[in-house]
Amino acid sequence: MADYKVNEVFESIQGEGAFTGVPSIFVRLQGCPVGCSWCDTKHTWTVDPEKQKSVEAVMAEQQESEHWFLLTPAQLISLFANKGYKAKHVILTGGEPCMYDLMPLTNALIEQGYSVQIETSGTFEVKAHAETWVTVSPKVNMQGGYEVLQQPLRIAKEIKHPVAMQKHIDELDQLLARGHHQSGVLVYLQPISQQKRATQLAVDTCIARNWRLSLQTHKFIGIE
Ligand SMILES: C[S@@+](CC[C@H](N)C(=O)[O-])C[C@H]1O[C@@H](n2cnc3c(N)ncnc32)[C@H](O)[C@@H]1O
Ligand SMILES: Nc1nc2[nH]cc(C(=O)O)c2c(=O)[nH]1
Ligand code: SF4
Ligand SMILES: [Mg+2]
Repeated sequence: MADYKVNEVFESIQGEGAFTGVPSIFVRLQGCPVGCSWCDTKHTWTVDPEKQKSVEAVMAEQQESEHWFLLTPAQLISLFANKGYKAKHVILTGGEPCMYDLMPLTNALIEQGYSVQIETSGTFEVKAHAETWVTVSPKVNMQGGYEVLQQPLRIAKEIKHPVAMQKHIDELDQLLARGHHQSGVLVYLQPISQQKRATQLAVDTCIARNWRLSLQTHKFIGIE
């Protein structure tokens, strides 16, 4: 049975993109090689064997850490029950969740009646149940040479582009010009780190292009 390296599991409200406001169970997987300088989850980048702990020990932690635990889909679903989670929407994020084969996990969750969303950079092939809502947050021209692949763009329901500068808009234009996305894909701009200038740029561009604005609303109200 497949198992997954999990950094944290928590219940909160989706703060970003098309599902903003939806009560959700977040499953944050450990590991990401992409290296965005402004990443808000750098503690998930490395998978250090010495940082493996028990599920109980990690779930008891109150702060972000590089600790992780191993779980199978069945164990994860029983963890949701043990925790008494009520949300029926599960968000697989990270780290980069698509470094993992998410087929067994998304199959198990959908079979249990959950809707499932993946937050991905688009730099790995997405292996997931066909009903999964895929949100691609493109990471263009990354230093390590990571590029957005055709396959994630082709199945994405939502493109949520982090922006701070005009060059980020230009990169999104180039990506959309490739035409690998679905015609009805929702396009969101998400200001990087709530910076004032980034937010103004995102607002102005959304109005000019008829794109949507995604604010990381959880950060404004201080929830996870
Ligand atoms: C932490 S990433 C994890 C999932 C995946 N690696 C990805 O990049 O989509 C989750 C979301 O947060 C966004 N994000 C990360 N750091 C951010 C920041 N400082 N400001 C705005 N958005 C950020 C990413 O672009 C992505 O949409
Ligand atoms: N509330 C809340 N919404 C989120 N949407 C995407 C998140 C992520 O880190 O992937 C995230 C997160 O960390 N918290
Ligand atoms: S791809 Fe996602 S998790 Fe990885 S560094 Fe970039 S924002 Fe962070
Ligand atoms: Mg986050």
